[in-house]
Amino acid sequence: MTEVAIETRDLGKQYRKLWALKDFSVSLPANKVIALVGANGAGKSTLMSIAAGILPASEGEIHVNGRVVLLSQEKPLYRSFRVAEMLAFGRHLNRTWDHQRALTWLSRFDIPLDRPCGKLSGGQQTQVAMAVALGARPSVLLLDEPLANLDPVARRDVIGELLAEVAESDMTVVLSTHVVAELAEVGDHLLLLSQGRSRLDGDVEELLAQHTRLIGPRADTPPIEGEVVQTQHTERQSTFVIRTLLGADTPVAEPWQAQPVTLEDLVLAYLKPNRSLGEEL
Ligand SMILES: Nc1ncnc2c1ncn2[C@@H]1O[C@H](COP(=O)(O)OP(=O)(O)OP(=O)(O)O)[C@@H](O)[C@H]1O
Repeated sequence: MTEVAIETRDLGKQYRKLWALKDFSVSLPANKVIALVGANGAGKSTLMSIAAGILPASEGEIHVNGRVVLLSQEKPLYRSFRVAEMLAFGRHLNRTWDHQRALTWLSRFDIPLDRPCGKLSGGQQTQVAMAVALGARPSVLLLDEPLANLDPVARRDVIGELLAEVAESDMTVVLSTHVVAELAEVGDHLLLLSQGRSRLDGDVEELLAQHTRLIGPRADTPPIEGEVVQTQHTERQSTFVIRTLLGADTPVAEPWQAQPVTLEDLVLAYLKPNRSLGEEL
């Protein structure tokens, strides 16, 4: 059986009248990279903050297996500390500190150890914060969009190195991201939030196998049964993204065609269920 990194049951978080999370029950597998996606305000940061223990839930339960470290866009660095001092501080705070792991991360990205953190670029500060987070040897590393200020090449490198860290250790990474185009490289597991609820949750390969795009003559409903995730019409043609057991292997009658979907298609279909043709996403 797959080990579980984070389990929630009927989790809810209320800010005054607004439920930022509601009836939220998921079981996220350990030793995977979990991509957490959702529109602005969907509840991603709220979920991570509760998982990290810095925000109390209003109702329900959450269980995180092992030590958890949360890294958000606000880097927990002291501007006057040199990078080496920042690592020493991390070592001081963590009994299980892995100094070599932190140093290796910094050397991979050529971060000067003697430079004060405040004099580093935003991207370099991200790397220091990552090194401190990894040095703490988390079982679950929660990354709440900390990569946003990295250039595309650095992002790709960081994600590649993180995947290697996950492969070499038993760490689980939960990465929230708005960069849908990069998802295919990131996740083993996808969790898509919509208005505080879990809308889609599963192994990426399995989810892709369960969805298909159907293209055919203009119609109000698709030619086969399944959950309609996205509908798109032109004057003469209709396109549906649907969820069925057989996905793109589902037989469809001519002139309809069934096509597989990419992970990017899939996420956009859930984020934007009714899409007009030519509309910017
Ligand atoms: N401290 C707070 N007080 C009141 N409402 C809050 C607070 N923090 C978040 N919210 C609200 O809770 C909802 C979920 O917010 P959250 O930050 O978890 O979303 P998110 O998915 O991380 O969004 P984004 O992608 O924009 O970072 C939003 O409607 C937000 O306005």
